[in-house]
Amino acid sequence: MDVRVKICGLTRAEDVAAAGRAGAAYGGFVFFPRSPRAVSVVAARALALEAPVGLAKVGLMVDPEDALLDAVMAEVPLDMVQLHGSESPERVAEVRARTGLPVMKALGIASEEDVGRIALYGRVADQLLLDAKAPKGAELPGGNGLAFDWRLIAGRRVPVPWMLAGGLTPDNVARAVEMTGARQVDVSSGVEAEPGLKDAAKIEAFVRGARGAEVVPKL
Ligand SMILES: O=C(O)c1ccccc1N[C@@H]1O[C@H](COP(=O)(O)O)[C@@H](O)[C@H]1O
Repeated sequence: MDVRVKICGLTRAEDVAAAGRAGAAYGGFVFFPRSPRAVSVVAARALALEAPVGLAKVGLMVDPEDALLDAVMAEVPLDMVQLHGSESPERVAEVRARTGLPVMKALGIASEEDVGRIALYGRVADQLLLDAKAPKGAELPGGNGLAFDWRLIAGRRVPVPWMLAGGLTPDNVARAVEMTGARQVDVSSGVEAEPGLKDAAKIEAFVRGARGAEVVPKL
């Protein structure tokens, strides 16, 4: 099954190349200074310009102010914006209008109540990213290597294209896809040698694992 993979938190040209070589559909650049995967606008521009054709470039931001959006948009040739903070539906619509790009809104999932927000954000976002909710007091709102209970979303209708994220690894991605029916998956820490540095062999194994899964929800 052709599950599309996003490799997030690319910081080096060799990691961008590895993502492309493995057949990833998306590569993510993190514009969030507290992250070990953060890149400057200048660095992201260089990485994006070297990205292979076919690797869609996603800019991840957390509750960005307009100044950051404008600075990134002026320099980095992106294909999509990922919002990974507590942006309201109205803000998602504003970012979409301001950047002229499709917006993927990340939703932290830990309960039925969180699942209920899928319909709300599905009205304004082009895509949704269903991720584990960060623990209280966590330094980062994502990229923590934590999975959520996939049964919460198994078989649910999501009104726009969506990705599964949170604690995915080469070892569990096939099971995650089979349980949730996800047709797109996103990974960061699960394919790293150390925070901020990807491992080409893990990226390759991850893409292979995702593609080897059968997308039929089993629950
Ligand atoms: O990766 C980060 O550093 C990051 C920082 C701030 C917000 C989101 C971040 N990453 C996103 O979180 C998901 C899950 O990460 P992981 O695979 O569990 O490590 C990742 O796919 C990124 O989109």
